[in-house]
Amino acid sequence: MAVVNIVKPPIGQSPNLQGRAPRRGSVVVRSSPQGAVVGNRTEWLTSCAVLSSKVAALAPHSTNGHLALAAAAASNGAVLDLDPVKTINGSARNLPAPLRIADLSPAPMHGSELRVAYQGMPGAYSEKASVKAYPGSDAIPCDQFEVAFQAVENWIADRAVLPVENSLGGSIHRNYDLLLRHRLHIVGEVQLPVHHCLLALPGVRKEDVTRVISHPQALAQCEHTLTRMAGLNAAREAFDDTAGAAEYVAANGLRDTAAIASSRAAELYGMEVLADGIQDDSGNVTRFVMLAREPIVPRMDLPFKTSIVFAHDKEGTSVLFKVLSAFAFRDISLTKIDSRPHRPIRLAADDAGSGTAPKQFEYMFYVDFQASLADPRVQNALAEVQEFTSFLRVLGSYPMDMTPMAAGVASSDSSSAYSSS
Ligand SMILES: O=C(O)C(=O)C[C@]1(C(=O)O)C=C[C@@H](O)C=C1
Repeated sequence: MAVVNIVKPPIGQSPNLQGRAPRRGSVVVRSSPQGAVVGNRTEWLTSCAVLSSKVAALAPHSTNGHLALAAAAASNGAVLDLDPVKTINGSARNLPAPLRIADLSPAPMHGSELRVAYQGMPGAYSEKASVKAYPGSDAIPCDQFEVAFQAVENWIADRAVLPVENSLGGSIHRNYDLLLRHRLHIVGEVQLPVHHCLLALPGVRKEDVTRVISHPQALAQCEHTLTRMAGLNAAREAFDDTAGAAEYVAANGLRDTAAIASSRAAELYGMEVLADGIQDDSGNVTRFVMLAREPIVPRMDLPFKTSIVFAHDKEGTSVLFKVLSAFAFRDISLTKIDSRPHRPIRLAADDAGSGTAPKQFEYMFYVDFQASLADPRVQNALAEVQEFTSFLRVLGSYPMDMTPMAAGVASSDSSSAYSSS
């Protein structure tokens, strides 16, 4: 039986895998203790040169990015790998490296294409969602969710496309927390059928695999299938993103490790598909939201969704019931409700004076409903909600993704029959 060993990497650091080399093509820019690129004006300009050249290098057919990187390196001693062309199993891959926190200083942007930040590496599902949301855009990989938020805030990207929930794994709470901490607006949603494959280096068999690595959501979505898979007896470990896991196995020539990722990741990183369609349910869908610096104008002539977050102080009674009634009485359908602890409140010590006063959590409630902010029913409902709550924020009002899921749902059968080689 497989031993489940999910190790969540500390935020901003590499996952718990030993001997992981820095990614080729990565730029290490001198930074302040806070991680921001600072110093005198020359340093700042140099940092901007590094960033703008890095963004230039992100463009699929960029020709001058490497020269600019070399110039930047010469001027401030930044540690650079001047050979950003990856060679995996003999084939050259020129793939953009994910943005990191240190890359996030403002830089002049060129070109007219929409730049869309996503978390992960090329081949990640988030990249596919970005392309679905904004066909023809420039997808910018970021190494963390927070970097994608900051890329938009700092005008390095125009939009971010980030996962918020999955039909098997549930809410992606990290992004809900970030939505609250940042000031971006939800301007759209996109639902993506997620079809996972088990990938390994060519020639590796399931029996050789002692470890399966992937994004925690992907591991969760394949949990039962992996446990049941004949010939596989492997521990599981969390990685930053699915495609990054595939790249890690390939770049380090690991013959005892498999990755859960997309078939596109297999192609990009020279991996073979050991088993196809290994998600626990064929209707596995992840919902992504599109984020922008400005909200869009809500409309009434299209099916719209609105997302809000609210909190209430502990004095009120039946607050949740009252809030939900504000929508129910106006025939507004809710599509989602979720709660997140906001911060623990220490209550007064009890009469016995034990000194160990219990903590009670304060919650943030996230609600999505099927109506536009332009709808008078919604405005009345929100006015009422405001009376019962101590905090209310509209995260966005945006067109619903109406694309039929059936068209994109994974082709292999749900629970039992993944196809395996
Ligand atoms: O790792 C990736 O490929 C991602 O795009 C992230 C992510 C997620 O965060 O849920 C996106 C879709 C799938 O649900 C699995 C992983």
